[in-house]
Amino acid sequence: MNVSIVGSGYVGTTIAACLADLGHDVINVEIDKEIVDSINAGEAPIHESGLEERIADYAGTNLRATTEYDEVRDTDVTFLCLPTPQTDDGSLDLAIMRAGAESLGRTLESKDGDHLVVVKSTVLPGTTEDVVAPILEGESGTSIGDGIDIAMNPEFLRMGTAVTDFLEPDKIVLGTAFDDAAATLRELYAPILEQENTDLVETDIREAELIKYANNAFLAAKVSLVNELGNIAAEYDTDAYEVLEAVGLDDRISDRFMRSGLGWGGSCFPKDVNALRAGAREQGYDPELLDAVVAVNDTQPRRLVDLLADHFHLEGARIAVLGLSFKPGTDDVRKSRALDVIDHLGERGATVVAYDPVAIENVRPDYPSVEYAESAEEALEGADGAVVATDWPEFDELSFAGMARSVVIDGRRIDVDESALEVYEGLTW
Ligand SMILES: NC(=O)C1=CN([C@@H]2O[C@H](COP(=O)(O)OP(=O)(O)OC[C@H]3O[C@@H](n4cnc5c(N)ncnc54)[C@H](O)[C@@H]3O)[C@@H](O)[C@H]2O)C=CC1
Ligand SMILES: O=C(O)[C@H]1O[C@H](OP(=O)(O)OP(=O)(O)OC[C@H]2O[C@@H](n3ccc(=O)[nH]c3=O)[C@H](O)[C@@H]2O)[C@H](O)[C@@H](O)[C@@H]1O
Repeated sequence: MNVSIVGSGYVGTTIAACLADLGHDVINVEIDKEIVDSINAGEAPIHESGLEERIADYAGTNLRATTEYDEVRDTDVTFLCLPTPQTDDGSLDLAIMRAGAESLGRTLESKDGDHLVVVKSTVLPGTTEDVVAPILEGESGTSIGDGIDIAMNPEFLRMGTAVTDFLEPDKIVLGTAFDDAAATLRELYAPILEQENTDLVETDIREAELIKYANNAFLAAKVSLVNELGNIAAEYDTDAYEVLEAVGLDDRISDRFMRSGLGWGGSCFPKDVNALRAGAREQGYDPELLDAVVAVNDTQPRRLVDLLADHFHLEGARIAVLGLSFKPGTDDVRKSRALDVIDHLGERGATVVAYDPVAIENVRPDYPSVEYAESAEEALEGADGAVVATDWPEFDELSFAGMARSVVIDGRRIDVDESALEVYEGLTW
């Protein structure tokens, strides 16, 4: 199938490379020329396991990128993978979606034959039919259902494991209004749907939109609950990890997303929970539980810095921050809890020396006063204290040698030999 993908960020690039891997002819339409050049040169514009080799394999054959929307006309299906950020008040900001839909609609005005537009971005119920569809109709002069069809297909991949999550998902959700669109998408995803562990959910567009928010709200709430239980466990001087491991044996609860600590960050949970809260309020519902989910998450970085401050004055202290990305396996630092930790340390007058295996360059421009080290060992050298902010596997078994005082506060439960340390404390255990 000929597929175009508008927006080539974390999702758009990943699904383009994966759809090429499934044998489709794929073109990425992206306004950032550097990303376009990178894909066409066979190089991944982001750090994501399994992406580099796929882009290298398919670039120039069945995977291409362009800044020109015109090339969409040569395809049958377009996925909109544009950002859906939050506004200052936390609500869903659709400005980029609107602009993308306008450009796409104008392009489709001169297309011969039918075209399917699939909203992949995370959007609140009603957005696809009440915002995107009218723009497409207005700009193209073509009616939905009569030349242009529309569908909503939310994405559940995680960063760091994006390629395998996309190729081996638990479920594929197809929100459609017309049978043809569902059939086209079933055909597109056929090799994935044939897998035993992938369920197909076919539903209406509004339900598909809400499934995505409900999924993320559930997971964020689970981690916040786990963090609240972890905070309580620490007060009782008990180990939350032992407690929650036992709780997770109940298969109604499951052992996944049970890691307590610094809390959830990233480009999606924070903005999606906020958009759902704002959307609910707009609908006249007060989402008290979701408010609490965010409040618990917001307290964890400060609690971690408080633990450090129990051992010495932070004013003038040299603190190593290990890990900057919002989770291991990615260079994405959007809403990373590590940045909140750095902010709290800075407010209390500490000098921060940070290390991350891949994310430093994404932090440096916004944090010029932080010192950056080329290894964890270099960051720890001469430090008065250390904070583990991201659970990169390379931090396991770290010796923490060379510190002025080996005071280590762990926000992520890495594997540490505590016996060699002056102080080792976990945030929630
Ligand atoms: N990052 C993730 O792990 C996941 C993200 N999502 C959702 O997918 C959507 C996209 O997210 P990301 O890929 O993370 O965003 P991103 O910010 O990484 O990438 C978006 C890309 O769109 C490009 N762009 C902006 N305006 C454009 C336009 N008018 N025409 C063409 N390209 C344009 C940007 O230059 C950027 O490269 C969001 O709604 C997000 O919530 C859903 C599941 C997972
Ligand atoms: O909508 C999205 O963009 C994506 O959001 C999350 O994926 P992602 O943000 O990439 O990463 P997660 O693995 O979910 O981690 C999110 C945050 O929760 C934290 N977390 C996760 C699990 C856990 O047990 N404990 C915990 O603190 C992580 O450290 C990280 O900061 C969802 O897991 C994906 O299904 C979804 O597609």
